[in-house]
Amino acid sequence: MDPSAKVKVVLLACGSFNPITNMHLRMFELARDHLQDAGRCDVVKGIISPVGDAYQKRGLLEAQHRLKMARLAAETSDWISVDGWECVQPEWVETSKVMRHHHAELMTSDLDQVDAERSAKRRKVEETENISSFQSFSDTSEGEIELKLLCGADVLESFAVPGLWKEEDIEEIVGRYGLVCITRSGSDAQKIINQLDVLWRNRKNIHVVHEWVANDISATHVRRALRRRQSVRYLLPDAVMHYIQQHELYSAESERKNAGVVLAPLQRCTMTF
Ligand SMILES: Nc1ncnc2c1ncn2[C@@H]1O[C@H](COP(=O)(O)OP(=O)(O)OP(=O)(O)O)[C@@H](O)[C@H]1O
Ligand SMILES: NC(=O)c1ccc[n+]([C@@H]2O[C@H](COP(=O)(O)O)[C@@H](O)[C@H]2O)c1
Repeated sequence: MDPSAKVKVVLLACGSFNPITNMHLRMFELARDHLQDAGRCDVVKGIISPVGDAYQKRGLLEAQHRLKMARLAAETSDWISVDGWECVQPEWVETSKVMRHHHAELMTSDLDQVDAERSAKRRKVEETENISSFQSFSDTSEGEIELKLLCGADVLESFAVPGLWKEEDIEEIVGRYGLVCITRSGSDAQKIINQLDVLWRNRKNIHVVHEWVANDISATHVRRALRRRQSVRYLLPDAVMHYIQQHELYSAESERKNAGVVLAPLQRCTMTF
């Protein structure tokens, strides 16, 4: 292989996406800029993977709606797509296993296929926006492909919550694959990397990306505003907002869903001891 070849990176974001917001999409853009800035890699694809219903988080809307909203949101991007594998699994799947699944998929699907998908998406967006700037992966030199988990600093902090993540899973995520973490108000990414040995050992595989625009958009805030019939315009893509209105999603009742139920990872942890 050409030693100057760039590594091709695929970013995977796992979460509830309940609902997807503009900040979720922005995370991908921030991560791509950061990784490409050093010039050693080419971020070729972003994947959004909504968690399945069996995660049992309070207020978690049915996967079919979250998936649909994520797909509507991703239509505005030529490189981010949505994958429904995780959310159709009958049981909750550990994030390390979700990564294993996508890694295996990437290893078997050749890069030309990833390229063809991106080209098709790019053309669709260009048709809508009436622009032309198409460049294929094949225009860049050949390189290996890496999968990295993309998350906000709150997820990094959650690694320290007793019983929520197994140490070997964190080791696999950061050691084998790698992590890109976007700073988020209220969470201190560097502090947690310093505190957890498993993160400190693998710190070279953790990219902390600073979001300089103070941004508190969260799905919780969006759901609260919707319950109060306040505007959520510009917090999420218009198509997602219209879908929510059309299906009358997010009410006081939907927020009570799974109330009192122990989150799946914590249940699993109790079972293994
Ligand atoms: N404002 C934000 N800044 C940085 N990361 C974010 C932000 N909002 C969401 N994320 C990240 O997006 C991923 C998916 O998040 P998730 O669907 O849980 O959204 P959320 O807004 O945190 O949800 P909720 O408010 O329901 O807990 C997570 O890695 C989360 O850290
Ligand atoms: N042990 C684990 O693998 C583990 C534990 C907790 C959350 N998660 C994942 O992190 C994401 C968190 O999403 P929320 O921030 O919406 O709760 C979900 O995709 C969930 O599956 C994984």
